Amino acid sequence: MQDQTTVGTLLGAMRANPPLVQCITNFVAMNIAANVMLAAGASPAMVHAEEEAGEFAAISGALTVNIGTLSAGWLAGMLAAAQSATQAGKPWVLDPVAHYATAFRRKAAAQLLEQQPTIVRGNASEIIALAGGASHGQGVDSRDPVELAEVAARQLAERHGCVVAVTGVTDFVTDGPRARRIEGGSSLMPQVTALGCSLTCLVGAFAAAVPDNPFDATVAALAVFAVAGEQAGAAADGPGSFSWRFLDALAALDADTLSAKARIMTA
Ligand SMILES: Nc1ncnc2c1ncn2[C@@H]1O[C@H](COP(=O)(O)OP(=O)(O)OP(=O)(O)O)[C@@H](O)[C@H]1O
Ligand SMILES: Cc1ncsc1CCO
Ligand SMILES: [Mg+2]
Repeated sequence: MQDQTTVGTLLGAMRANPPLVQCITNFVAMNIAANVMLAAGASPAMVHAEEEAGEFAAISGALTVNIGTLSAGWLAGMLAAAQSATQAGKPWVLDPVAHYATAFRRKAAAQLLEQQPTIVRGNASEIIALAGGASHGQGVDSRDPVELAEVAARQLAERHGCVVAVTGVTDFVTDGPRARRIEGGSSLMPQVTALGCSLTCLVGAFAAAVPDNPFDATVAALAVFAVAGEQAGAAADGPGSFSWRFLDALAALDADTLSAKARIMTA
């Protein structure tokens, strides 16, 4: 019950003082991620250029970095922003999209991990591969169950001193010693592109609200998606109506409903 109460409290705290979050995300995700952030009550800014990304990270409450549509210039911006966030003591979140797919992405993910992310959020295939295991991911899509990524997630968290979130049917969050499972969401969520990328941005918003508690921040962001996703999924006819219903559900979700409906288990 402690976790249930906490997620509602954190949603209220995040909305009471909407955090500026610098989201370096991919071309596919930019619009939906910004709308998800606004619906949930955060203040997103999609700022990625090498010339300004580091400077912007220093004035943001948190940074999120997603390598979904990577190029050399973007990577330079990501590294500058990550370095700046770490130096300024701001939390930052890494989303290693399809990092196993090419040598360019593998190297980029390794360089970004060296910059000490506060939180890593990925699907099961991404987390398994990031810990050095054999994943079955296909491009940006996971082909592994979350349960198979739980050991990898704990290893990554211990190795890099960060929180790791694995998403899928039932989400898993760990900082090494502690872990939680979060149930909910909808089978329509993987049929709408970039919802994972949008979730990474929302994790950044909660981390900005409670920078000294990235574990609870991550659980709260995932619980928001789980409850809003379940509500939208119950009424949707397919991926199209799920998309707008999900934004409406995020905006309508209040702290008490989140606390009442979140299903969080100690793992
Ligand atoms: N089958 C499912 N049932 C319920 N919820 C799901 C399911 N699959 C994914 N989700 C939810 O969808 C959200 C995005 O997670 P997902 O693992 O699909 O991210 P992702 O693969 O990184 O997505 P993308 O790369 O398209 O942004 C999370 O809130 C997760 O809990
Ligand atoms: C479809 C797609 N391609 C690169 S990033 C992205 C969004 C989901 O990760
Ligand atoms: Mg993804």
